Amino acid sequence: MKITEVRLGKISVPLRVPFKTALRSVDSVEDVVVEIHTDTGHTGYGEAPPTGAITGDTTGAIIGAIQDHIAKSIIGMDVDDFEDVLQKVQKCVVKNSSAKAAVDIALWDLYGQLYKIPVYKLMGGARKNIVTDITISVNDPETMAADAINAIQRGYDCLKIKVGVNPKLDIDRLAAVRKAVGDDVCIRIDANTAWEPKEAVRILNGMQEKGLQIELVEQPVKAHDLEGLKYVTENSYVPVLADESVFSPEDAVKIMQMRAADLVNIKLMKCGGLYNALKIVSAAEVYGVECMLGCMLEAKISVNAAVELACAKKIITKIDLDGPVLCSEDPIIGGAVFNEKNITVSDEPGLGIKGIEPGKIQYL
Ligand SMILES: C[C@H](N)C(=O)N[C@@H](CCC(=O)O)C(=O)O
Ligand SMILES: [Mg+2]
Repeated sequence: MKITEVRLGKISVPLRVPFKTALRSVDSVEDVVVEIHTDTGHTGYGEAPPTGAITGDTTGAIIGAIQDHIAKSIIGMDVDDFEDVLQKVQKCVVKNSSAKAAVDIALWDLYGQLYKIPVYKLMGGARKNIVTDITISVNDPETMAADAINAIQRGYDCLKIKVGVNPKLDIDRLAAVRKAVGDDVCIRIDANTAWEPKEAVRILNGMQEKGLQIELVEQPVKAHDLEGLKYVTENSYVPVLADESVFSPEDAVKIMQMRAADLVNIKLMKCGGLYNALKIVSAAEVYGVECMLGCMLEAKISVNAAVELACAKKIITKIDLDGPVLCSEDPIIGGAVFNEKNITVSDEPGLGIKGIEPGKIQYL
């Protein structure tokens, strides 16, 4: 199965409501789609969003990295030389983790098709069903309480609440949400790097002293501030999950060795795809650190790949794969079934993606 062409396109999917975090505010998912074609007539699908505020990757940079470096390096290679092709993707250009992830995902899709096995079974095959949380954007406390009730009415029982814009409001935000949804709903929060370490401890312990039952906090402090992250981990009542601080497997090992966080959030767009995500999973298994499988604002091709990984590995105990359910439509045919919080992985070979709705992709 030789790679003959790497074709790129763009999709744009409106969100149900604007997505607002401490780092950015957007109204739509804008993704680069990758199709890898082979001499056997197979197509592998991949996808990457331009999450510049987190990864530094813009649409133009994703396209440029794939066209100028990655595609040139892998065209002509045989998918059956899988390790060689995957390593070529990682090594042919530095950084550019989203571009690498998009191509890596398409290659796993092809490798699964080659051996007629779903990707989650290739990687471990732990389970077929997972349950995701849903994200509530940061707003004023009343709006967030209303959005939380709406999410509960849609059937979600775990909410990921964004905080960190005007931190003075954060305890009031969580108090309003907890009051609105009651005690049985799981609430996790994500500060997206917004707080200083001492401020984080004050806010988090203030929340727990009010009985708000926060399950975990994601990335309370700046990405590079590992000492600050460790300070929060050691001094707050709320377990800490590292997100923006963990891109590569090396980052994950460092955080685990320092005990700078209690958990890590694996995202394919940060680590460059499934090849490196599996290394983070192995490190987590060795250190006994549970993982979240998360996503950026992405449509279903790349989130589908994350579903495959989450269904393969039991050390992944927290799921934040709500990209597709935040969208107002799903232009992707095939793959995992997203029925609100319940996600069922596809049993088709590879990723099970059949294509993109006609007219929804703009080829380059
Ligand atoms: C979409 C997901 N629930 C999420 O919040 N992901 C990121 C932010 C993604 C983005 O800005 O596109 C996170 O910080 O966990
Ligand atoms: Mg996060």
